[in-house]
Amino acid sequence: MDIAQLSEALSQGDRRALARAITLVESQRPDHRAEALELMSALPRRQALRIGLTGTPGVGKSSFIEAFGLMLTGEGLKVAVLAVDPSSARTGGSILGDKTRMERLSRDPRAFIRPSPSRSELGGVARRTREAVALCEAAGFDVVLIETVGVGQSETVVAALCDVFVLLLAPAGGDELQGVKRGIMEMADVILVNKADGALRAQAERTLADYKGALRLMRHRPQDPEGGPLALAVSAAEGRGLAEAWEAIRGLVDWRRTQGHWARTRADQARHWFEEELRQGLLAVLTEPRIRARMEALGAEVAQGRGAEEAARALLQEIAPGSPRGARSPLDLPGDST
Ligand SMILES: Nc1nc2c(ncn2[C@@H]2O[C@H](COP(=O)(O)OP(=O)(O)OP(=O)(O)O)[C@@H](O)[C@H]2O)c(=O)[nH]1
Repeated sequence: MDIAQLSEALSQGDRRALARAITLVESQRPDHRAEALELMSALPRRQALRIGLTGTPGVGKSSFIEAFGLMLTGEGLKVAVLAVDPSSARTGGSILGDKTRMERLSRDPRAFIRPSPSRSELGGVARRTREAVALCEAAGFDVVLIETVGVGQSETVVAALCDVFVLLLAPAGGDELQGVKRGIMEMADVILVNKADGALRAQAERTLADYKGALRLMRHRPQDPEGGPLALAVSAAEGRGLAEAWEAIRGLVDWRRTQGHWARTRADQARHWFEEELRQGLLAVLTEPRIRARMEALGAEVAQGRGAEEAARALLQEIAPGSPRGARSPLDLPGDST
């Protein structure tokens, strides 16, 4: 593959080049990985507004993204939509595989929609999504929407990738807070209660009041202006509240930029992903045949009575010479041989 050509086409905003580039970064083949790295370093550095969106199945994520995305493209903005989901989270593999999802947005020339690859694990999902976001930015998109169904750890991955994290909820019956995990509430920058229309409208407003109450009880985060995370009622079906939601997001972003939170968060995220890559790389070393063979051999010795920690340190010395060998930690038990 001609990487220079691909990079050039992509930076001109060519959507087919973008799709090909994402396919390349999704590939597990070592030669593709090398090309992907080459591509990533050849790209122009551009920044989009990255909006993460989470919500349980059925709250109306696709409807919201379609309506919200069309509103943004209507303002002349270029919008990319990426999905993050380990495929096990859904039946039928690919989350956006269903062609009817976001049908109008997918036909919009200012939009780009990329389904989640079928069969993916969270570790791979994180890197693939991070790179796909960077590719969309390089292709000149103004807004990148990253959608997750919020099962398992996927919302943590999305939160560590985006500038603004939106939690989408549906009107709840009674006074229960929909079993939304506290952790997700704490990650949310903006809470939107969808389906505030027709017979559900009053219920949506009550749900909104409940969440506002819950938010007031939460610890103030430094990255939030006075008053904390915003909560609004919207209707994806009728388009109600979408402009207000966009205004809230933009207001938050402007505030964070002037306060320095924006740059700091991006820098922290970059550091986080660097460390994550390092960790993954070290784990990958353990799967190399030579190292596996040494693990087997040392494992057999440990089974025969050799000290587990001492054997592990010996192997670590081989993998990374200079790693702590004799240094005793205060937790070492007396009699431990190091
Ligand atoms: N009344 C009302 N219904 C809505 C609204 N938005 C979505 N729905 C309905 O809610 C259901 C789920 O909508 P989707 O957009 O498919 O929701 P989703 O969260 O993407 O669902 P999954 O694809 O399963 O994750 C559909 O029947 C929609 O028609 C809304 O604003 N008002």
